[in-house]
Amino acid sequence: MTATDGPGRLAVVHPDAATLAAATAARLLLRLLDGQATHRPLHVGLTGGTVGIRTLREMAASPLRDAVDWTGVHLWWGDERFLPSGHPDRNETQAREALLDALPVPVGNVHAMPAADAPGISTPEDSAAAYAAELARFAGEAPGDDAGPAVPSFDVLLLGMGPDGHVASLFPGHEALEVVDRTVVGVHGSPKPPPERVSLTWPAIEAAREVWLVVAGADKAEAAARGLAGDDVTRTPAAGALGRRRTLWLLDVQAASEVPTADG
Ligand SMILES: O=C(O)[C@H](O)[C@@H](O)[C@H](O)[C@H](O)COP(=O)(O)O
Repeated sequence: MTATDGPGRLAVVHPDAATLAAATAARLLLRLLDGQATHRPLHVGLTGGTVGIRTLREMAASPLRDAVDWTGVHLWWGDERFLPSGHPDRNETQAREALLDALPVPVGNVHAMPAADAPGISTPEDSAAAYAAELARFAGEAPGDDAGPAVPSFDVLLLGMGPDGHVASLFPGHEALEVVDRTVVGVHGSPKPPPERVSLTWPAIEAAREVWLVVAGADKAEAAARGLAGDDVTRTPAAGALGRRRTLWLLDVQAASEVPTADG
């Protein structure tokens, strides 16, 4: 495992995707344990995608999971596919199956983005507006929250990254990248199916104390190198994923293969 530094970004490289998921799971569980020693509740943003869900499975399998007081943890999502409740492709469905169903986390602490068949929801914009209101209900709750956007300060926001450098459902060249007057946006025409999604916007992402990007696979190498180098966000959205206190890139060797290492 090697570490490299970018401007305000720390990259930690793991031998393979399995080790990356296991290490990220342990890192997050320990981060929750440490965080609960200083403040409650904690707010964590989850991500979809293969590595994101694999990380949740590793959390479910870890003995550390039972050391966390889940009554003091609120779980959110960085994005969601705009599909009916329970649809197997929803990030929420996959997260519940991978981890949440095994945790004693109170129902009210799990904040899913409203599904396409939820009452009063007809469009991704409806879901985005409802989620923004839910986030606002918890804004300023954690100590140290500044007067930023109406969201809780995520202690950790997990993000996956696509081969095109997208994070959450903010895709290269997409108009959602320009939305800064809202914390959640409806997305249409997503190049990654399904086409309709709901995503946090930059103000919500940037309010996070820590942003962790969890990225594996050779197909991500070019975008990871651009993201870590601080590329133009329109071309490589991952470059804009910065936490207020810490930005961690957690990679496997394949995804890091084009990233300059600390020793050159
Ligand atoms: O809803 C989604 O699809 C995810 O939130 C998305 O942002 C994902 O994290 C990346 O596309 C990486 O996905 P993979 O890890 O499967 O490549």
